Amino acid sequence: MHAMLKIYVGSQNPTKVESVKHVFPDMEVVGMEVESKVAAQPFSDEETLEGAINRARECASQSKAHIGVGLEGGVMEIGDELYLCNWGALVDKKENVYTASGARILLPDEVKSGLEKGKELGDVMDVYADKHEVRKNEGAIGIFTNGLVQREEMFTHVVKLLKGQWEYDQ
Ligand SMILES: O=P(O)(O)OP(=O)(O)OP(=O)(O)OC[C@H]1O[C@@H](n2cnc3c(O)ncnc32)[C@H](O)[C@@H]1O
Ligand SMILES: [Mg+2]
Repeated sequence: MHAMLKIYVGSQNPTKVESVKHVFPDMEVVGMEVESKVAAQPFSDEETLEGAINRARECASQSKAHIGVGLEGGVMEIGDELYLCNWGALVDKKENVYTASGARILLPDEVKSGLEKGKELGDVMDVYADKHEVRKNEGAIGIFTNGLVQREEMFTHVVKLLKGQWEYDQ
């Protein structure tokens, strides 16, 4: 039965699409560009979660989609420190919404001040690490964990949390 299910992922970022493929190996997984309807750089858990849910809802509303998954990266403040945060949402055909968050790590002051000037984390990371398209590869989390936890692996964990909660309800 699951083999017939199709999953739309609300992004073309390979770290997001591949993580969903990894967790749902028997399903057809399609990445599509959708609106997060939040800032390109979300600045709180609430805003990041909202972006993930908006992406998932838009995907689930596609006529042939059986499941929509939204994954959103952002930052959130604890005191005057800034943490990388990530949220995911899964919306099924019955419009049930499942949510889960990913690992958090502290971002250095240099990155924090770049974001406070209105830059996106992805762009700040490319300059900081002197690399191209960090956001589509190891991610900020990969850079700051010395490659031990990469962005796709982090999203894979989030998608497992989503899938498990959804399966529990079936
Ligand atoms: O195409 P989409 O799906 O939008 O993928 P994205 O890489 O822009 O990812 P998000 O919109 O979810 O992330 C919001 C911002 O935070 C950045 N970001 C989040 N997590 C990151 C990470 O681990 N490494 C690099 N950039 C990250 C990202 O580049 C954006 O500027
Ligand atoms: Mg984005």
